[in-house]
Amino acid sequence: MLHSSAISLSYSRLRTPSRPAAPPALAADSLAYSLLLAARAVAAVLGGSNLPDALAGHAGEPAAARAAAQDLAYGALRRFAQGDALLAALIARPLAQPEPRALLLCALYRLETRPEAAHTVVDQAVEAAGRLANGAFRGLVNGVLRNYLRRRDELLSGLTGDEARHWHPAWWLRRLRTAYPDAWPGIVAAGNGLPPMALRVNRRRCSRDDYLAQLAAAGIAARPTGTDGILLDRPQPVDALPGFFAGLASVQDPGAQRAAELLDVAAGQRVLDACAAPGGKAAHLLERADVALTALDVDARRARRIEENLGRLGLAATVRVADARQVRKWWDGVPFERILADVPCSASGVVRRHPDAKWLRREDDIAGFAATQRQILGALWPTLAPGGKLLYATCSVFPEENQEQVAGFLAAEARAELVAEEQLLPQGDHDGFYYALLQKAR
Ligand SMILES: C[S@@+](CC[C@H](N)C(=O)[O-])C[C@H]1O[C@@H](n2cnc3c(N)ncnc32)[C@H](O)[C@@H]1O
Repeated sequence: MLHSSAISLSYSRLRTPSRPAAPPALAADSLAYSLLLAARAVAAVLGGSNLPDALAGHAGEPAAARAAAQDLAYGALRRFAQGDALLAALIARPLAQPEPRALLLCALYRLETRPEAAHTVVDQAVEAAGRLANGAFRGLVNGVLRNYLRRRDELLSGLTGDEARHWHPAWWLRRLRTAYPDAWPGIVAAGNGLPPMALRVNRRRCSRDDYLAQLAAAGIAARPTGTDGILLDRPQPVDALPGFFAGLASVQDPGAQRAAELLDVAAGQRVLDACAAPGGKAAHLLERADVALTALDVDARRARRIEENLGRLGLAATVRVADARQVRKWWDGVPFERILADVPCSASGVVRRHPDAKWLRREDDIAGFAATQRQILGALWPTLAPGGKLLYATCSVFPEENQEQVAGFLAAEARAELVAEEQLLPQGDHDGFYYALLQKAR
């Protein structure tokens, strides 16, 4: 049993006996510095923040340190339950202090992905620990990581709990097994993997073939996917992408690109994107046809990103900050011919891009999301023109937010017909999305 083999590390025993009162500053290009940044971000997530917000605090840091910290924080959170189980086995008393705990989680992740540099990783983690709590955890960090290296195989093979083995919460795994008795291992494996980087070419500015040629000229290997998409062999910083700031392409998962493909917008239509921020799908709709688009989002800060993204791409929409459910506050009474309802959801289809979501959600959040989704769908339906189409979309794989939601709506709404339905499960090339295209009888 993993826990019975715990080595009792008393942290007072391991505390470094004498430390300089004011340790010299860490070099910004050191692993210790990135570990420290990552630990602070992971600790913030363990305290309830989402990871992008936690990492946004690093805006003033050098780009290389930010990138390294991001990789460490994402990696540590992807396998959080495994790291936590290892710490439970390695430390007799649970470590209550969030930053040292997060530092250990980040260091364990780095040890797994850079085993050849194990001793450097341990030394750098100890250096980083010197900047936390007046260095009180240096000895503990040193002892835990060295013990881990000594006992790695035994510890890893002793991980028997579902969460530690599959890197997902137990309730989440239960739901996946129930909904997908055969496919759940693939969903879990995809969720634990690294996401590919995919682009959407702005067809108003450049053809996909032209853009593929520009990528090839820049030495970036890529292949086409879907109607407007490109998959890169290896992720790139956006400033390495030809013409990115001139609006030639956007970063968007191929699964997300299905939305504009399914909604089949045509020039002249009045179109609503009711949950639009940061504007990825709205931009795709506008790239495909000259529509009059209203883009709503309830979150003012996120709504500003719609304007930024459309501006970069040379596109325009009427952007409004409003709750889609409060129709009287934002609707002028003229029906829409197309509506995209890309509703807030559990994000259970995109955990490889948002590994923090797995640990921030609670099981009863799913019923909460389902209730909000039901309200948004019900509120939007009267704004759809007869003969018009509404695309209900989530980035979830839980049926309660998808098929069950739409089945309930169809049962209650006699004028709604389901004309297309897709459940994309996350896999190599794309994330997990659900789409239901509903048409209103004339
Ligand atoms: C899945 S995201 C949308 C992603 C976006 N369609 C895209 O492709 O870039 C869901 C969005 O719904 C917004 N939202 C949540 N509740 C809302 C509501 N009641 N009314 C309008 N927007 C809402 C959130 O702020 C969030 O930006």
